[in-house]
Amino acid sequence: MLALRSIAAPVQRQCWRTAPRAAVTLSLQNQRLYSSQERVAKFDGKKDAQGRYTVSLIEGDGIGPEIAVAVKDIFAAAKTPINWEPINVDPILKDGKTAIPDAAIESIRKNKIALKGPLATPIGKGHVSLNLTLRRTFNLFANLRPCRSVAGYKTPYDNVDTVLIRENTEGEYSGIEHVVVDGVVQSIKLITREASERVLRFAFQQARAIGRKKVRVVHKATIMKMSDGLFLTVGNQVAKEFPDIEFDAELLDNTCLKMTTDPLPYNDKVLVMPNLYGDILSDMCAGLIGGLGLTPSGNIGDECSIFEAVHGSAPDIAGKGLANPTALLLSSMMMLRHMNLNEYADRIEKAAFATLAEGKALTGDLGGKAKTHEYAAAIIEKL
Ligand SMILES: NC(=O)C1=CN([C@@H]2O[C@H](COP(=O)(O)OP(=O)(O)OC[C@H]3O[C@@H](n4cnc5c(N)ncnc54)[C@H](O)[C@@H]3O)[C@@H](O)[C@H]2O)C=CC1
Ligand SMILES: O=C(O)CCC(=O)C(=O)O
Ligand SMILES: [Mg+2]
Repeated sequence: MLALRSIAAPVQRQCWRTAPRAAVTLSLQNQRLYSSQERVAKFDGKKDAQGRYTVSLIEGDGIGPEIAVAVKDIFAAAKTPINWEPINVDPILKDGKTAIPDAAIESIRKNKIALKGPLATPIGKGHVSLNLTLRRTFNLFANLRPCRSVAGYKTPYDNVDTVLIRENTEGEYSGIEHVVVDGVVQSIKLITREASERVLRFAFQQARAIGRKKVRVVHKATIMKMSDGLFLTVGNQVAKEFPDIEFDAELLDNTCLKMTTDPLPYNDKVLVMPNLYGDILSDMCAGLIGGLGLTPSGNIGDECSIFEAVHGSAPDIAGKGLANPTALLLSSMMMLRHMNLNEYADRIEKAAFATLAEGKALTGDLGGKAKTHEYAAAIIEKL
């Protein structure tokens, strides 16, 4: 099975990765990035007799183990009350379909929370994405992907602060594909009222929780009149439950143009969209602030949640100690706040942002020379 875990071709890195450092543009208060107010779904995991929680840990492929070590070292140094339970998600076949091993499912069901490194998906043939399988297995219906500028790291855009929510269980990623006749294939984009309603309601709740006054659906209902049309219609209906929040909609291509021209008008909004659009736009947002090494995410469900970086397994830099662990670290901050362990998240986050702002121990993607473990050590020193 492992042989199926082949990897994608490397992707060009951001062209301004060696951009000169600039004065800190954001206040420290703004740097308290992923606030506890973003905790909309409830976590009801149980502490042990020592007051510690157990978190299922999927280290993942490629750079996964390197960035996971950095996070574990930082958590240990901050005396975070977490026991890690490593789990193996190498795919198995159940009734002819890709599935997660039972032991891994039991671990996440029991702990109700997991931190996950990137999992590689073979291109074309091979097993179904394990990332998507995990999201579907646990009904993690909303993928919350915030993206904020990092103080001291200069990009063409200052003070970016976007919040993107992606429908996480269906849409273009439903995985329903078949050959009609030789040379003709069909891929079905499945949109249901039920899944649309729950992610749209989550978007409005999230907007309220973080004090944003606007929810915007990003869509292509001009072309996909029925599928995106349903998503948009449900958005209009759910909006009526939230009279304090403004609701509008924007075509995806226009959103891409406007965000890359000037992202600041998006700072007062929560964007919500079908699966594929959220996947693409979240990488694009990462590009606005310094790349995939910096952007976290949470896959949120009613029963459990899995936190992971936006990025993938980065095969081009894997095993070389070059990976930036910030994205996974910030995902673990979202996780701690989801668990109401805010004081640990605040402390670690403060140390991480101070290290980034100081700029002495940056990884290569941010124009520095530090290895993954050297950057982690610099954060630990600041704890
Ligand atoms: N949620 C997940 O587990 C995801 C998994 N993947 C999988 O990852 C594999 C590789 O996909 P790619 O398209 O290459 O995307 P990728 O996100 O792995 O890499 C894209 C580019 O960003 C750089 N990069 C990514 N994370 C970085 C980090 N932490 N520090 C420094 N640089 C970083 C990489 O070196 C590469 O140049 C594929 O098999 C894909 O299916 C892709 C995206 C998300
Ligand atoms: O599952 C995969 O291979 C990619 C998933 C992805 O790109 C994402 O979740 O952002
Ligand atoms: Mg992606």
